[in-house]
Amino acid sequence: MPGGLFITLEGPDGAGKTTQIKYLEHFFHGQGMAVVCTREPGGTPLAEAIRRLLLEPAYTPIDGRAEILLYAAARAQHVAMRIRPALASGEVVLCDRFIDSTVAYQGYGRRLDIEMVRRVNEWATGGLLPDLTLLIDVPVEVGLARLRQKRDVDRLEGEELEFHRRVRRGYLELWRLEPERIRLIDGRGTPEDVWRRIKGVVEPWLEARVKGRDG
Ligand SMILES: Nc1ncnc2c1ncn2[C@@H]1O[C@H](COP(=O)(O)OP(=O)(O)OP(=O)(O)O)[C@@H](O)[C@H]1O
Ligand SMILES: Cc1cn([C@H]2C[C@H](O)[C@@H](COP(=O)(O)O)O2)c(=O)[nH]c1=O
Repeated sequence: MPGGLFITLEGPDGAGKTTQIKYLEHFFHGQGMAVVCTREPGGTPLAEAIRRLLLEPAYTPIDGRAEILLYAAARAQHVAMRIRPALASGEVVLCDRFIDSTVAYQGYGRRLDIEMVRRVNEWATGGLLPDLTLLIDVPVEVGLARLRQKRDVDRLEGEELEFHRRVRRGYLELWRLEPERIRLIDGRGTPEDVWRRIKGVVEPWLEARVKGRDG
């Protein structure tokens, strides 16, 4: 498929993005498509090193400007070295978090100026936008409880509940602003329930996309 497809997964911490990306990978393989699964912050050796700095609780507090620039640096490297080359080869890129995370967490969560956050994103990515974004929504208490059952929380997950609530409200606002690109998925229920909802969005979307390309 010329030009590839760029699909991102978004949502509050513990929404189930990493779980659902595996179902999506399997689905696209089943369609005979080459798939790259990646994540932000991360996806290249440098960006994974920045991820470790960002998520390490020992570095609390990090200044808001320093934080957004670290996310942006990781993203610039990831886009240039991994995402753009894969898309140019016609692959399907499935990315766990992307620009909407920065608007939700640094914009709404940290209350940085939203327009400035958008400009930083635009500069870091050279304007690359996802073709489709799946926003998996769960109440923040549900997501955080899922994570706390399994492991110690990282620096962002350890933020106060009100921070996570602002992030979730921010995501829902982004969905209202861009309902064509961003599709809202109810993340409650079993992983299989959530996958059925995602498949119900992705299958017709892919069909329309392929039809559009083939004329
Ligand atoms: N639908 C679900 N119901 C219950 N538990 C789930 C569900 N989906 C995922 N989980 C579990 O919740 C935890 C978090 O899931 P997962 O890592 O997929 O979420 P995430 O959105 O990627 O989290 P993070 O915000 O840390 O990236 C994992 O232990 C996972 O097994
Ligand atoms: C890309 C991006 C991420 N974050 C936050 C969101 C999460 O709390 C962590 C990433 O950890 P995960 O286990 O992969 O979800 O980082 C952010 O604040 N801003 C961003 O741009």
